[in-house]
Amino acid sequence: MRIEKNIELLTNIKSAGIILKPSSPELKDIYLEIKALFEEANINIYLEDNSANMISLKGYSLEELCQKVDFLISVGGDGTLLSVVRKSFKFDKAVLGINLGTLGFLTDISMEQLPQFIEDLKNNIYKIDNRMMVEGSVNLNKFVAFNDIVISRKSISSMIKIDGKIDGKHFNSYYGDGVIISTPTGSTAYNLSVGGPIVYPLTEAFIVTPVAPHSLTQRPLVMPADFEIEFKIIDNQGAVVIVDGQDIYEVEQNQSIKIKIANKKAKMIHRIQRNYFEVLNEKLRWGN
Ligand SMILES: NC(=O)c1ccc[n+]([C@@H]2O[C@H](COP(=O)([O-])OP(=O)(O)OC[C@H]3O[C@@H](n4cnc5c(N)ncnc54)[C@H](O)[C@@H]3O)[C@@H](O)[C@H]2O)c1
Ligand SMILES: Nc1ncnc2c1ncn2[C@@H]1O[C@H](COP(=O)(O)OP(=O)(O)OP(=O)(O)O)[C@@H](O)[C@H]1O
Repeated sequence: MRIEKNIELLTNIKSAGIILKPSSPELKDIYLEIKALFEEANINIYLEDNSANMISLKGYSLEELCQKVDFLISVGGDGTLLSVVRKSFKFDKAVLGINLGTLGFLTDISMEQLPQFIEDLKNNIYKIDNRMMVEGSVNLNKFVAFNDIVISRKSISSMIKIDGKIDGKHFNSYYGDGVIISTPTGSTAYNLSVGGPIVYPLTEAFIVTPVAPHSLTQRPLVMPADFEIEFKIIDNQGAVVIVDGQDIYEVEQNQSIKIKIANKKAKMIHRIQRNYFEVLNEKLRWGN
């Protein structure tokens, strides 16, 4: 039998912090329902301040929330979860995703499953995955990504040229719309849409996938997570760097984006029954 690594669970859970999908004031009733369900199980719920403002309640900054609670709950879709994981990463909190989104590939629990999940949580019947994150830097900006870092052309009318180096040595030049550097978690996102491989999320590797390459020979690459990768923008129009589809940085000609594995993992709380291949089948029609 395969032994699951990364099975350290939370101890003595007393509280959780909730972050709601932005621009969704209609989530107030669902928030109150979630809060009541957790509080019936003696788990206090606190709300993050942007979410609280949205539904006219009192909240705490993400930093205060992370100091106060045992774990975080993202209520929304994959985008909300990506943002919660990225912004809370430095505080080392495990994150549970309650899915109110359209696809909800990363978010595990539905509202129907929540009462049973809370009972299981109280009885230590759940799991925590430790997922690889990547760390990047552009000029003086440093960032982390849970899904991917995309280096893209600025103008849709022209191609971009990007040179790639591993540990300082040139390994490839990309001509086309850009390149995606994905984590295994992100392998089922943009990477999948442009023909990259699906990589089991507990793997440690970078997936480097060209977007619309103007070449017959370009292929996605899977590389060891201890490599340091650098991408230099050769094009005189510069480029944009997009982190998890949400944060954008501009890069000029001859500037580089440096990427390496982050020095710790993101912790995702899941139902004990969660099976990656069942999620692939259910959400992305894997094997159908
Ligand atoms: N053409 C594309 O497929 C394309 C283009 C741009 C960005 N993206 C992806 O969107 C991600 C951001 O997601 P979002 O929800 O904030 O934006 P979004 O609302 O634009 O959604 C993109 C879609 O990808 C899904 N998704 C996100 N992460 C996933 C993952 N790890 N595995 C499977 N599906 C996933 C989302 O549920 C949604 O259906 C980026 O990290 C990037 O990978 C995809
Ligand atoms: N904190 C955030 N900062 C910036 N954008 C965000 C943030 N949270 C969510 N978004 C964006 O808001 C949009 C909708 O959010 P979300 O992805 O959670 O819901 P959805 O699209 O209904 O669900 P799914 O992604 O599962 O299909 C997404 O494009 C997401 O990237």
